[in-house]
Amino acid sequence: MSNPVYLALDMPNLAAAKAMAQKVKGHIGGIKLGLEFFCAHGSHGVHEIAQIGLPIFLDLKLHDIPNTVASAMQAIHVLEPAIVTVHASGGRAMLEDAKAAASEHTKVVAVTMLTSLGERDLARQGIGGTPHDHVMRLTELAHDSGIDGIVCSGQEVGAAHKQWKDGFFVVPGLRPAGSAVGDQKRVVTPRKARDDGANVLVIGRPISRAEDPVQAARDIEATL
Ligand SMILES: O=c1ccn([C@@H]2O[C@H](COP(=O)(O)O)[C@@H](O)[C@H]2O)c(=O)[nH]1
Repeated sequence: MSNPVYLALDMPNLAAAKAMAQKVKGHIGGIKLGLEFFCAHGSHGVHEIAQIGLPIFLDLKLHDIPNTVASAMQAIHVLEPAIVTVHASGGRAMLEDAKAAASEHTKVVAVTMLTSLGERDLARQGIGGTPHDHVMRLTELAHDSGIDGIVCSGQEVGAAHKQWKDGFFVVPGLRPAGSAVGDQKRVVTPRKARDDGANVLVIGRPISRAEDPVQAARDIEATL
């Protein structure tokens, strides 16, 4: 089985990001580039990181009207990402059009509820129920729209997997036992997420901010 860990390269310096990816590349399965990286380095930065030879996950979390999201999807064909994110709350038409516009080699996955949010945050947004309820509602929407899968926390991935057997599940908010949680609220260990059905484990700071990132990546790999 290939390594499910995608390293989140959340750093503004391109040379530092490239050096980090080079260092740990033997212990990860892919690289996740998000807003911080894309706003700073754009397509050029993505091409630079792609030279390392690992699959690229573009975590752009697109969220706009269907026509705009579809146009953005077309614009990133040239970057050949393995995975791209959109927000499930953009609605069914947006999800359908995002999938239709994506390259056939790209998996389109919908962010259900950010792992940095908890039940009180939902209530403040006027959304009733638990994170579990909310993630399940958006999982159904994502499934019905014909996209490839969802992003959810490891606390919901088991239930989401039962609801959508052949879905593709991306799980961030992962913390090896004893590591700092930071701004994440719904966390589990990488092993638990994998056991519950995650296809991709997104891990950033527990590797990139570790004293020894290679050892941290190795330690996580050993738990899987
Ligand atoms: O719900 C979500 C969606 C995306 N992310 C992204 O994953 C990484 C997590 O980084 P850590 O340092 O391991 O916390 C980060 O790039 C987020 O943008 C998420 O955390 N939660």
